[in-house]
Amino acid sequence: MRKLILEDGTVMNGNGFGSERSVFGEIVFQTGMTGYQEVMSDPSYCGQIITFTYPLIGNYGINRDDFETIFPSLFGVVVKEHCEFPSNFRNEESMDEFLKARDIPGISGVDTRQLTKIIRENGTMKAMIVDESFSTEEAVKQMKETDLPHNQVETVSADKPYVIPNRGERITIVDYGMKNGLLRAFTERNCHVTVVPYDTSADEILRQKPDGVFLSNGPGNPADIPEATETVKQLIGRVPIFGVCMGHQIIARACGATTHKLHFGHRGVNQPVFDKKSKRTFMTSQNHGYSVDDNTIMSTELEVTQYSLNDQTVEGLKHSAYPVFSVQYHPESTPGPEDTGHLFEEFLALVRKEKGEKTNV
Ligand SMILES: NC(=O)CC[C@H](N)C(=O)O
Repeated sequence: MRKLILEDGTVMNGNGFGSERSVFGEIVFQTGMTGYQEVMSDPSYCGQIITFTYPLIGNYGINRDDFETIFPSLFGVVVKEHCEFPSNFRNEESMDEFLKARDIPGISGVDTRQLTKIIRENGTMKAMIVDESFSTEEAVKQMKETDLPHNQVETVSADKPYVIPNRGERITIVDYGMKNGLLRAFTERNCHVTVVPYDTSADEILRQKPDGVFLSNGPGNPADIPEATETVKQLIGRVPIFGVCMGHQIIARACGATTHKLHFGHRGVNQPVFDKKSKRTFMTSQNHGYSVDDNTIMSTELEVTQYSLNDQTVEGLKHSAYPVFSVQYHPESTPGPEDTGHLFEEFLALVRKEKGEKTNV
């Protein structure tokens, strides 16, 4: 038997699976009914313990194709029930085997519905998965005294630049903790992709003569990587830029807006987003705990293009003078609906237009 202890003193008992390690992280909830493999391997969850709200997780197993990164960086998993005997033609191993191999602890048999209600009311908070014998008072004391990690981007960003050659547009991706799905979105459109670490300078990025720069997703607080904001500040107006999730937050900060932490974040695959121009609603895949402050956009050169229909927070931004735009969600849709994949086409059209204008001069 193991137990999940929250910072507010809540204790929930369950059975351990995956690694037998104790763990300390930030507890969040994810509402997707499917896509657990992509979620568990998304580097944006680095430092977090994920509660899956769907009651049965793992029924189609873990396959070799759907990883968003090879080495997952989430800290723990909480489920009502995990499937021990998955069934699917692509199944390679069970969730238990996968989590054991990657040394990530899980706890099952938890009333995830009640737990989600607690997180919704009290907000995301620190939590521990420990053995039953571990003192609750001691765990709460330790959690109160210990800060959550602040170096997640550094942990998951590429160490060195690398190139995936092709004949199409030259796109440089700044890697804050990129998901493979994003890489796929560019390679399947024949782009020549250069991936650079999060702290690469603007001069170095421009030396590669990119046709466009893409700013990836990534874990943690955008305020923890001021160097990335500085770089983007210098890139705006010199090259077309598209940012998603962390990239979106960094563009906002680079233009003078601020970001704040949401009470419990958006994590799921059916998050409705309203597009102001087309007056259409898109279903989107999301995973974020921070958000751009709407009231700080007015004093920048940005405009809000899209917002969340759940809580009216900013979901899309566009620069009024330069080819720069961003969304808070995941248009590569792994996992999730494919409503917004066209944004990659829009970015590449913008890139081609800029290139055309430049070569015509
Ligand atoms: N998926 C992301 O890139 C998330 C961005 C940021 N880490 C947040 O939680 O808001």
